[in-house]
Amino acid sequence: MKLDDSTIEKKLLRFPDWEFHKNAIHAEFEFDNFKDCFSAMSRIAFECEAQNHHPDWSNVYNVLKISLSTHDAGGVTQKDFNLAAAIEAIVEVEE
Ligand SMILES: C[C@H](O)[C@H](O)[C@H]1CNC2=NC(N)=NC(=O)C2=N1
Repeated sequence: MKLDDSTIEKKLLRFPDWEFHKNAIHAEFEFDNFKDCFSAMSRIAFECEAQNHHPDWSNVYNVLKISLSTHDAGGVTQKDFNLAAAIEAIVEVEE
């Protein structure tokens, strides 16, 4: 179920790396180099499969940009926050 804007902003207080706009939550992570970045992306990919929830993302060298929304629901849902939490746990170690 799509969350309303105020619920999203409230939840985001626990996710300082993330911001809400254009119906999705977004974060940008910078690593030391491409290898570390791609290693984090591989770990995230396994987590996405486990959660059956997938990011819109892009990578340029050591920078990873991630947008999360639930396409089926047409906005941000709890699934996006669950994936964001898993991404944070991975990136904390790698970044
Ligand atoms: C069939 C399967 O459950 C869906 O296609 C899943 C897969 N991953 C997904 N990921 C995202 N971000 N949104 C979805 O609506 C979505 N749907």
